[in-house]
Amino acid sequence: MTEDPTVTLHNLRSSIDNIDAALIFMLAERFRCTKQVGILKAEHGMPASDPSREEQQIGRLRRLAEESSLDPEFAEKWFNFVVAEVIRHHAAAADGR
Ligand SMILES: C=C(O[C@@H]1C=C(C(=O)O)C=C[C@H]1O)C(=O)O
Repeated sequence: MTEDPTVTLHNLRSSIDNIDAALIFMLAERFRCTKQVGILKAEHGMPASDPSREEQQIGRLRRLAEESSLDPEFAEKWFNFVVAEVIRHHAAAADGR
C-alpha cells in the first residue's frame, strides 16, 4: 500500500526544515570567519574584495555543483549573493563602521 500523501508531505517538510536549519548554522559560521578576514584586511590596509580568489572559488563550486546535479548557474548566483554581503561587511570594517 502506498503511503498517505499528507504523511509523505509532512516527512519531506521535516527534512526540508532540518536542511534549512543546517544551512543557517553553516552560513553563520561562514560569516563568523569572513568577519575575522574583514578585520585582518582592515588592520593591514588590504582591499575588501579579491576577484582572483573569487574566480577560483566559482570554478570549484561550479564543478562541485555539476558533480552533485545542482545547477552550476544557481551555485554561482548563490556565491555572488553571499560574497556581495561579505564585501559590504569588509568595506564597513575598513571605514570603522
Ligand atoms: C573572505 C574574503 O574576502 C572576500 C570574500 C570572499 C568570500 O566570501 O569567500 C572571497 C574573496 C573576497 O572577495 C577573502 O579574501 O578570503
